[in-house]
Amino acid sequence: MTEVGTRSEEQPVLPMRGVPQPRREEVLNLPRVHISRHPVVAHKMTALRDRRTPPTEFYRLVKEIGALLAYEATAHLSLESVEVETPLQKTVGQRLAGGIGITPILRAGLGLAEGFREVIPDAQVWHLGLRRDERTLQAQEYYNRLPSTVNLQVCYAVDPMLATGGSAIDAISILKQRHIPRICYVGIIAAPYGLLRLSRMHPDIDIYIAALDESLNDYGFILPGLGDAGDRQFGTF
Ligand SMILES: O=P(O)(O)OC[C@H]1O[C@H](OP(=O)(O)OP(=O)(O)O)[C@H](O)[C@@H]1O
Ligand SMILES: O=c1cc[nH]c(=O)[nH]1
Ligand SMILES: [Mg+2]
Repeated sequence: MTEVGTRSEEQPVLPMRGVPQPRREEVLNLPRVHISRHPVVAHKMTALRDRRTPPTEFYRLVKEIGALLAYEATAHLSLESVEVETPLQKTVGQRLAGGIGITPILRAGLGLAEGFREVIPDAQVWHLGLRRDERTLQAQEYYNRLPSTVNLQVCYAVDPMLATGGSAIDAISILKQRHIPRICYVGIIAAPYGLLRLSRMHPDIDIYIAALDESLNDYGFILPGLGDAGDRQFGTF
């Protein structure tokens, strides 16, 4: 009989072994998927991927890429006219019509959310904690501070890594229960497998990413990827 904690129980599981995955070229032109073409994003991505980049710099890069992606993802926000008085005369200006929400998927989404807040400082932040079980790759909800009253034109769910897509799919489903008019997902790196799943499960959302990588390894990590985005931001290796 095998006892709890003996070696056979600690055998590594390989949840993605043998699972068919789409090739990168097959998901390059999915509707409503926006892959950044910004050279500054591409430049920062290289430093982010580098295994020698320490947590403080990694976190700073996630924030900076978050701000650049926020600039791209907010390009189509609705505006309304508003009167403004300059020191010289009255004129008509514009302001964002309705509130903006940011949902960082904890933990790794926190750096991205900070980057978004540099661009939209008065956005509401709705924290959502999801943890991916390493053996099953299923996301488990452990924290939810979504307000019950909603007055937003859009909410951005932000998380650097879209691997199997399980966490993103669940996060969007949870946000949809709040009846927000528009929901977007913003990530840094996506695997073709997770991108296709998210896009099929939630075809009504826009997806913004900085890079589309090659595949998932047997453990469900993105290749070439950057490793564990949560651990690399917060130094918990
Ligand atoms: O697409 P999926 O297969 O669901 O994997 C992606 C999820 O895994 C990571 O979070 P993790 O569970 O490691 O939590 P952390 O942010 O606390 O490190 C990542 O930040 C995503 O939330
Ligand atoms: O490659 C991956 C996959 C999931 N979560 C990460 O942080 N990195
Ligand atoms: Mg993690």
